Amino acid sequence: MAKEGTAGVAQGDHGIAVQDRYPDDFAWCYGCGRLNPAGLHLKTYRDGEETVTAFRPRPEHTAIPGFVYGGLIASLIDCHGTATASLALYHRDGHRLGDPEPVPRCVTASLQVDYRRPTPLGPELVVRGRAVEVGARKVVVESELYAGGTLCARGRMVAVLAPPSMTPGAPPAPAPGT
Ligand SMILES: CCCCCCCCCCCC(=O)SCCNC(=O)CCNC(=O)[C@H](O)C(C)(C)COP(=O)(O)OP(=O)(O)OC[C@H]1O[C@@H](n2cnc3c(N)ncnc32)[C@H](O)[C@@H]1OP(=O)(O)O
Repeated sequence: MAKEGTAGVAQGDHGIAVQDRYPDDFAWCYGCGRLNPAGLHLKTYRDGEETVTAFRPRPEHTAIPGFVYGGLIASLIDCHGTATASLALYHRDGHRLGDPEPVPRCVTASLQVDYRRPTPLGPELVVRGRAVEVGARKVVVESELYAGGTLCARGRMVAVLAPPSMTPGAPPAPAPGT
């Protein structure tokens, strides 16, 4: 049974976050890397057929006084989206969070954010997402960001399984078109 996290966010899979199960080499992302001491440490949980995360912006995340900087909103949608995509590939391959196999790492190929309303600085922000297309390496994720229950932004992204060339120490990938 899911337990409740911050803002009543249900944490399925025994409270294990997707980001807790990335391999160490892929756990340094500013938005969601658990090993980045200066990062935002976003955590994505399964909640039924969806995923959910919560984050409370700090005063330095101001756009204009009282409202959240849009780049932060994009970061939350971005990192929650890549985690949602990674979880979709993990599930497709027959795994569940808690299995010993690490969760595969997806990176952002494209990201669209629609800012529907100004996002107030103060309440915890909640992002809910879902994989709407799951291919061999490509996953399309849709998501919504809420502040105090009000929809403030929508996201749509294409995430792609990180190629071997992104592993630290790997030889550089050839430039596109070469
Ligand atoms: C130190 C390590 C850190 C790595 C870990 C970093 C984790 C950070 C996570 C947080 C999010 C980020 O900030 S990530 C950082 C920002 N993103 C990046 O730097 C990524 C830069 N781009 C790339 O490296 C590349 O373009 C990739 C990996 C995304 C895709 O290249 P590829 O591996 O050669 O794959 P490719 O064959 O081109 O595409 C695979 C499938 O995705 C589709 N696809 C590809 N790009 C797009 C696109 N822009 N829009 C729509 N669809 C696309 C293709 O049509 C294809 O679909 P189909 O034919 O299969 O249907």
